[in-house]
Amino acid sequence: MKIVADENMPLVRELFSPYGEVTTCPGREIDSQQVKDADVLLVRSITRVNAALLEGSRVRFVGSATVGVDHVDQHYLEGRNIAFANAPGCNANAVVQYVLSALFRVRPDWLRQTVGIVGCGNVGGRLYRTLKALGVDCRCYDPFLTVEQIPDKCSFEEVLDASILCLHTPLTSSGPHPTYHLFDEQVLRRFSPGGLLLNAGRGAVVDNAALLELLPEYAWQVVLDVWENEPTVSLPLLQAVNIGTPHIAGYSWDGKINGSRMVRDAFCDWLGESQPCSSEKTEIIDLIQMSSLGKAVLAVYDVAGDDRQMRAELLGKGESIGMAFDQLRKSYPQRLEFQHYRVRGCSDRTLEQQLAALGFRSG
Ligand SMILES: NC(=O)c1ccc[n+]([C@@H]2O[C@H](COP(=O)([O-])OP(=O)(O)OC[C@H]3O[C@@H](n4cnc5c(N)ncnc54)[C@H](O)[C@@H]3O)[C@@H](O)[C@H]2O)c1
Ligand SMILES: O=C(O)[C@H](O)[C@H](O)COP(=O)(O)O
Repeated sequence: MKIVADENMPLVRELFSPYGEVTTCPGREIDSQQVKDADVLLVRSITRVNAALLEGSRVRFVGSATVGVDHVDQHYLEGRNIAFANAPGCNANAVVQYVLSALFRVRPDWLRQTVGIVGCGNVGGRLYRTLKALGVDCRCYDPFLTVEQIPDKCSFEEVLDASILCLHTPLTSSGPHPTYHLFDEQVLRRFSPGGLLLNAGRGAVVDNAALLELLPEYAWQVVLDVWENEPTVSLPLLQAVNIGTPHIAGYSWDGKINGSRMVRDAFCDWLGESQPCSSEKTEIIDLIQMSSLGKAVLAVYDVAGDDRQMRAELLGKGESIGMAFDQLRKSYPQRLEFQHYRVRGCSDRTLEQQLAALGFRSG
């Protein structure tokens, strides 16, 4: 069996070589020539999977080690009887931890403010439950969920009243509630001046040109992990935001590995074989002298480092912005999630409980 895979899918050789011959290449270079005699195609979000790529190939299974599926024409795959699997929820912890780091970095007193969450699935729902455990006032907009699923469900108008807005929707352009430019000029104008807007869903959920134009007037704080027209992001917008990162919110090591494993497991199901179990030991790192929640979060993951690196690599790059953006993602360092950290010697009971709510170990 011939398996063609994006080289940025960690452990792909280890996980898939028991089933066939694995060839890897950069995701943006996967073309119809490379896949024409492949049986299996494994991608991440930067490879467009559609008729142009697959027509005439013998591909029977497509796996995407991602949550988002806006790069995949699932309708085409169904029509050609090509099996498809993605990795729902694989990186939800990573994105929640990114959001916490960004909030502590940009607005240290955020725990006392109202956080609006738009899109309450794996990421938004986990963020909601984490914030509730910390006692934060939340309101949630997700037209596809019930109040039983999300007790703080509210209308779109109400979510726009929050002082902090976190966007975690997929990118959709059809259906009853499409998200493409959901935050267009009119909607952005309804968001409180001075509010904090964070987008870690998909870039085009926010009209980036309108955001850039309105920013001086509304003095929002802005955190963007995702951008319109990635990898060619707007440099004026990067300069205007408080935190800008190259679509790495979900790039914890755990999140990326989960993505690869979930696709391997779905592939085994499709083959009718049992899923191999993994017996990996969790690496534990000790943290000491953590006097506050913000200190512990930023000690483990400080989003400001990713922001600095993005500015250093992209600003002044001219035509090679896209290459620099892709390179930052490709060479992203290993980032371990909070569950790998044990906080020692914490004498404050409330802080200890809050740390536990975020997934830190105690001991
Ligand atoms: N920045 C990153 O690294 C990163 C990582 C993971 C996911 N993502 C993106 O974030 C999105 C959400 O991830 P997830 O794991 O929570 O996905 P999910 O499918 O579990 O949840 C998405 C939620 O959005 C809701 N939704 C859909 N349309 C909506 C609308 N118009 N308004 C409000 N809510 C709406 C859905 O009902 C669902 O509950 C993904 O689709 C992906 O595009 C980005
Ligand atoms: O959809 C997802 O899972 C995330 O956006 C993910 O982090 C995308 O990463 P990529 O596939 O672009 O490497």
